[in-house]
Amino acid sequence: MLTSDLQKYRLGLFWFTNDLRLKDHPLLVRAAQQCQHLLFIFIRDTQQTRGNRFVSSRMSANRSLFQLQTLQSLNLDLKKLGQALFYAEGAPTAIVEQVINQLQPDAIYRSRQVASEEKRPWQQLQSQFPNSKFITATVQNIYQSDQLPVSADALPDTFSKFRKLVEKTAPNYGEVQIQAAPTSLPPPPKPTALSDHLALVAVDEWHINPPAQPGQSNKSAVEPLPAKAGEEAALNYMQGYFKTSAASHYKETRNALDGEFTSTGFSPWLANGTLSPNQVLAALGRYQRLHGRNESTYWIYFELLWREYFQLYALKHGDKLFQLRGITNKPVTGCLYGERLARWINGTTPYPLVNACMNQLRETGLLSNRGRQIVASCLIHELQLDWRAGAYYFEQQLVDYDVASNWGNWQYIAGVGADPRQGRHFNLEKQQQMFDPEGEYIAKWRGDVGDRGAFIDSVDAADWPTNQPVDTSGGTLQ
Ligand SMILES: Cc1cc2nc3c(=O)[nH]c(=O)nc-3n(C[C@H](O)[C@H](O)[C@H](O)COP(=O)(O)OP(=O)(O)OC[C@H]3O[C@@H](n4cnc5c(N)ncnc54)[C@H](O)[C@@H]3O)c2cc1C
Repeated sequence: MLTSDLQKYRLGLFWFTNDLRLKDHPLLVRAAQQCQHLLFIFIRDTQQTRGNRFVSSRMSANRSLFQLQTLQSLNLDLKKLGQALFYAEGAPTAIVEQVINQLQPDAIYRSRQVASEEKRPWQQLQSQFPNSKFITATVQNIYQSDQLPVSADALPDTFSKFRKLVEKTAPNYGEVQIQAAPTSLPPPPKPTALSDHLALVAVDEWHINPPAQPGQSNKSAVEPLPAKAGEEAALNYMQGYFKTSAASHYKETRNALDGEFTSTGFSPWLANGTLSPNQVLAALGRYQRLHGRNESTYWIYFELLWREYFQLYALKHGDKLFQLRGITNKPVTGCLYGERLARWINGTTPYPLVNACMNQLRETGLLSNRGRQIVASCLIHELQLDWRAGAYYFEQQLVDYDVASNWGNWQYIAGVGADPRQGRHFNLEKQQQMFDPEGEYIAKWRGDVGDRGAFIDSVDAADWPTNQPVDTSGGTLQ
């Protein structure tokens, strides 16, 4: 940083999104150095949480509560540095516009967003306020764009091609550098500047109970949530993981449906940015230096590279991420048959393994990767529903919801995304034999619903009651 860059702005507006941490946050460090005062805000976009024709709401009580608890934790961390976090609900463009008009910040900071819905308000504000400085940086990826062999626009259409290119040229993942948290922050603007006319509420004023999701009560959230919120909790969990030998066996255990440390469990924090992928890689590098590198330790990087791929994929494909034909423009069918969707959601399909997974998802806000693949395949192939209904339901439920990973993976399984085999159809019976041979998982999550799950549909197309049990043997993939 040039000395002329130091404190060159009277006031900066720092807009947190899915980067809710202080450590390893280069954009935050930059804002702290460039501004004499900083205002920290977080906006919940109510357009994005409201329901649509696929789901009644795009954010469950579990996901909402995890986000709000994370904001409380971030506020406490900011307070230790003499700062505070402000919160608003509504349309981000309108809220930020109001703040800019009233407080006239010289610079607005926000980490780079990959999906079209998140990018739009930033672009609108830039054109509305051409004289303001809009400063952004990539803080949620492993690599900066200049470290990658290809730009997002030229991203290969399959993950394998991308991985091979990256592994040839990108810096060694075991030697990533992470940035310390700032030791001090510029103070907030004077409280009088934050007049009542602004839609901002100090997170401090929530006291114990964060606001409920509009039209919903946080009371319906399961407590304790599957992950403890906040940066300190994330780092403690990650250190706990690497204290065990789990990383050395990751590749053999990662497909399990359940169980502590079978996979890393980092996703809730990676998704809201309390943890950065590079913090994980730095910890993985330390682990490898102490205990040796093997295929399993490498595979943690491999999976994080999938995440990286989907972030770039979202950047490249924009609105196509959410379209029925995906990025392939391949004609696909898929209906919105309410009864089938309700059975899938409520775990009352003819497939006990699917039911168990859906119960776990609904009740905890999390599901293993294998479970996600199984239920997605069932929705698309056995139930023949529009894959976007499943993707929106996952968006609603998942505590680790990440727009790029979720929609990219759904497209992959639906055959309209980055899959060279053009879709995945899992054989449900074989999956059960392989991953739950004793039926323990199905019993734990009450997947066997007996007669209630005997039929896919209660009536046929002419509204006659059906009496034929479905073929439960599933499709082709093991
Ligand atoms: C239909 C479907 C929807 C999904 N939706 C999401 C989502 O909304 N948010 C999300 O974080 N992941 C999503 N995934 C990917 C994956 O299932 C989760 O990242 C993983 O289960 C999280 O558990 P973990 O942290 O223990 O993962 P681990 O197996 O320990 O992997 C380590 C990290 O690598 C990344 N990762 C692993 N697998 C994938 C993958 N297939 N795609 C992208 N990143 C991956 C995650 O950040 C994960 O935390 C989805 C997968 C499918 C099949």
